[in-house]
Amino acid sequence: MSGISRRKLFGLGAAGVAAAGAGTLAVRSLPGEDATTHAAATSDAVPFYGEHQAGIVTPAQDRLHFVAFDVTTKDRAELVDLLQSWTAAAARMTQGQEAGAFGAVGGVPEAPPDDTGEALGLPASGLTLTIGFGPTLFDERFGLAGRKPKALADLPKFPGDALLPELSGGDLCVQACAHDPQVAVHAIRNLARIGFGRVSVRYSQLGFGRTSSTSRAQATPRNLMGFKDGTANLKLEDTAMLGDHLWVAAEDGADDGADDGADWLTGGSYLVTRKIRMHIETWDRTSLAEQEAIIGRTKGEGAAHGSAKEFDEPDFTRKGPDGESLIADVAHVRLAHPSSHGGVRMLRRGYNFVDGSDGLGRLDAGLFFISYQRDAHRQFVPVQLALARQDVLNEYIKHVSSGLFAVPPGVRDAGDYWGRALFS
Ligand SMILES: C=CC1=C(C)c2cc3[nH]c(cc4nc(cc5[nH]c(cc1n2)c(C)c5CCC(=O)O)C(CCC(=O)O)=C4C)c(C)c3C=C
Ligand SMILES: [Fe+2]
Repeated sequence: MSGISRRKLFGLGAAGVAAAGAGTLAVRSLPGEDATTHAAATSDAVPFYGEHQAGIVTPAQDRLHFVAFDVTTKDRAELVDLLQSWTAAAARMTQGQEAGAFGAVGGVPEAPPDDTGEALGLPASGLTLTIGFGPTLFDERFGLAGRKPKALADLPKFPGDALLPELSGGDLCVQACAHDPQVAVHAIRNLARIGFGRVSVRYSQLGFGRTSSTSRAQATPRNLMGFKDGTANLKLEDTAMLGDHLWVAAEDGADDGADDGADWLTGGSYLVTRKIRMHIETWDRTSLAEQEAIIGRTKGEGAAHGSAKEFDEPDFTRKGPDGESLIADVAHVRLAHPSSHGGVRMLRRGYNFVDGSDGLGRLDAGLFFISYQRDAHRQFVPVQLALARQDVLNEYIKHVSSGLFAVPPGVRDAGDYWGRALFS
């Protein structure tokens, strides 16, 4: 820990810290349900069609398979055809069906099957498939440069970033979330199979143990540092705030710089991914008091220092008997809190990962951070800048991958496809 941050943190004082002390197989959508309606049982299907894509405010499922693709074709018509084929397969797979009409064993023996088969017999498992378009998709290849939203400008480089280019960026991404890892992997594998010759996988990431709750009906899960993560998240029940902070709004023609010709994104959002490696072994040798001071919340209850319960609003003005703030100036929750950034919020939807070990006796583990917001440059960037500059947590983490994607609105019906408004 650096001198300055340790001083600020330990200004908190130990006394201050202590004082703070069975569903069915393939369930089809019912009338009135859309992609913002949610599965009741973990085996059920989440509706695919709707105003917004599923997989954003959908209560976070247990498992993730995230993939970024490079588009290898230079032909716009081939790209559109791919998006149409992917949409049809996604509509089927999210409802617990095989990727294609013939399936793993129903086609002619001479041809490769139109489903790979490893999800045969498995229910829909809450599968959602959410697509995003990266900044590089809007280069000269597909005639999309004039339709690139201003807010899809590259993220800045943050202090301490150790990004690996081969694990960052991508023309397209698909986030697959499900309660069964085999179902999530099957979905991404089949999209990659369908895309053969038109896209290639740039990188992919498996995740387990969601690190955020996105609904008040969900208990707050824990990240690999052992802390409840997602307490102060935006939740699907916060309908008014979702309009303010999550969904891209229709252009209103006002001369306020907000309209940028990207009307195709109305009802969509922006997705940020950051693969954050944790130095878990160092964290595990850190005292409980120091861990709690770094986060600004207790490890057991998840309450902000000075508060009793997890969902009590943090009081950043409270001081301990030593006159120091109970929540340190450099505590993670103070630096990330909306009150430190003019009220901006984001919807976090990340997952734990363990990619084996690193050959040096350490776990290759951490957080695959995912956030959705209306404008990443106004929401994610200021928060991450503050964290990158001051967060004491930085001594235990390293950002190794980054992505920014425009997430189009939902697919309305079987005649629609992912990104139609962008290409028409
Ligand atoms: C730039 C955005 C954020 C990154 C990157 C980030 C990394 C990160 N966070 C934790 C653990 C916790 N974060 C918590 C709260 C929290 N974090 C962010 C943003 C980023 N975190 C926000 C906006 C908030 C909410 C702040 C608030 O409104 O109070 C918490 C506390 C519980 C909670 O509210 O979720 C924990 C714990 C880790 C370990 C991590 C990188 C590995
Ligand atoms: Fe955080």
